[in-house]
Amino acid sequence: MAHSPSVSDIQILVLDDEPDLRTLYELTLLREGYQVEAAGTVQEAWDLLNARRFDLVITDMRLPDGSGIDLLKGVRAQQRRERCIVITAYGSAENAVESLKAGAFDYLTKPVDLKQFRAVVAAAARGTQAAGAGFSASTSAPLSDGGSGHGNKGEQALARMAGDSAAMRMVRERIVKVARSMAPVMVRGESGTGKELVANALHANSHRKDGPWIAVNCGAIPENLLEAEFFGAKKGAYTGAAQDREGFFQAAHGGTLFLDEIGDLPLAMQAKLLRAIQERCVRPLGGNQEESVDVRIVSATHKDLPAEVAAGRFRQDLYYRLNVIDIDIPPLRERPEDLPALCQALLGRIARDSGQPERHVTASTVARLAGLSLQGNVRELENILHRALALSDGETLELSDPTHESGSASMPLSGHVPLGAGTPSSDTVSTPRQPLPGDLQGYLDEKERQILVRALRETGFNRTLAAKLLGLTLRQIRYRIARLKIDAPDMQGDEADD
Ligand SMILES: Nc1ncnc2c1ncn2[C@@H]1O[C@H](COP(=O)(O)OP(=O)(O)OP(=O)(O)O)[C@@H](O)[C@H]1O
Repeated sequence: MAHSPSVSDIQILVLDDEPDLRTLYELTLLREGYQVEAAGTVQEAWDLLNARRFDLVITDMRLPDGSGIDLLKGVRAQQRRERCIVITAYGSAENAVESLKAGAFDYLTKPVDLKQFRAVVAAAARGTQAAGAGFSASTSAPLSDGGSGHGNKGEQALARMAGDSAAMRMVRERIVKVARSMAPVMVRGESGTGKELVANALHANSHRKDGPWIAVNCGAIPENLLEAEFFGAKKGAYTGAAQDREGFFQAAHGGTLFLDEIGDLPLAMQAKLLRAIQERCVRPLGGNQEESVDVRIVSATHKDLPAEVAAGRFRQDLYYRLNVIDIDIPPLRERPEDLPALCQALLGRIARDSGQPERHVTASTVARLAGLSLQGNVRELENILHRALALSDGETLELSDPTHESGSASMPLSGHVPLGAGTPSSDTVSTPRQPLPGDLQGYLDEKERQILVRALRETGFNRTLAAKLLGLTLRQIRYRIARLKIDAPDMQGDEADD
């Protein structure tokens, strides 16, 4: 599906000290139609680079007079336009990660698979062509400002992230620094800390900002649909596939694919995802042709992935692929100084969305909020404010002491107005004085939420047990938890899958 580039203008420099390998790479590239020069030492490579410009440099890691990383750093330091692909020894994941951090477009592991080699080179070449002449093909971090082409979208996305704590300032700086790299980013943080906002700001500050932004909650897709959802499906590939449909990868072509809750992907799907990322192509379910795709992957998780790797639940090779650059968002309780700005931003948003006048938070309200544990982080804060706004009138927003459970794990603070006045919380619907719900779906969602929260509480937030109690499978309950955006303290019972 990707347009095939006209390759004859692409100039590639190959650097390897082993003559056989050098020749193999050279021939492979010449056969594809590229223009190729080869060098056997770092010095020879610099002689060629100083004499002219290339589009791509493909370099071995270990060379007689230096390392591929040094060459890469030199190219970046001089702000040259060449994109670099580094070839690393088998098993040296650190080198691979280091090269991506230093600004490599991608890496290949020895023994080099020629199919993969061609795919990575094609992807790198595509990028240089799309960017056109004069494009500084910097896949590296340095970014002074957005430049004329990176103005508003990026800044707006950053501005959506309220909070001026040192931690949030660092998060914003890091986003700007790494946004323009091609390197995969993993955003880590507890549920509700704003991982999706961060991922979206990365997209909005990248060269891909005008391309698609596709956000996927990996934990919410039924396992039997994962492959079709990710890679697409041809008509008739499965019951109900009445026509060809594209997957997330195709939909994100030229843009960013955000894989939320990546730690929830089953192992079988992890293997397929790794292959798609490495080979930069996908095969739709029921199809017999591969489609090349150009996506930047940003993933997120609230899980401790190294521990998942150690426990054999997450593939180490995929972890290294995804976790080249990380951004950590601290939980809200560690940055209480963000509360005033967050409250104001969230209240403004809620008021705008619901067409209500904007309210102001008082210092005492902020102090009371700061006293809550806010396990569900910003999302929990948002829920509390939402509810308080719905239940109070007047210009300021006051929260009263929590007197009883609000019925949501995300809302420990219920306010003093009876719950039935805002959101049906019990069987109030059958009471004659209560109006029928004006929004049946919202009402049912609230009911479902209450039942799920109760089951989760009664099982110590063990999803497997809660699912059993309710006659659901683990996947079903996870789907419902994600759909209703229920936040809860670290949930367990997630190890088994069905
Ligand atoms: N710094 C912030 N400023 C304003 N709103 C925020 C901020 N952080 C989070 N939010 C809001 O809080 C809610 C939760 O954020 P988001 O969905 O990005 O969290 P998350 O970490 O991806 O959650 P999960 O792990 O549950 O998917 C969203 O409505 C988001 O807009």
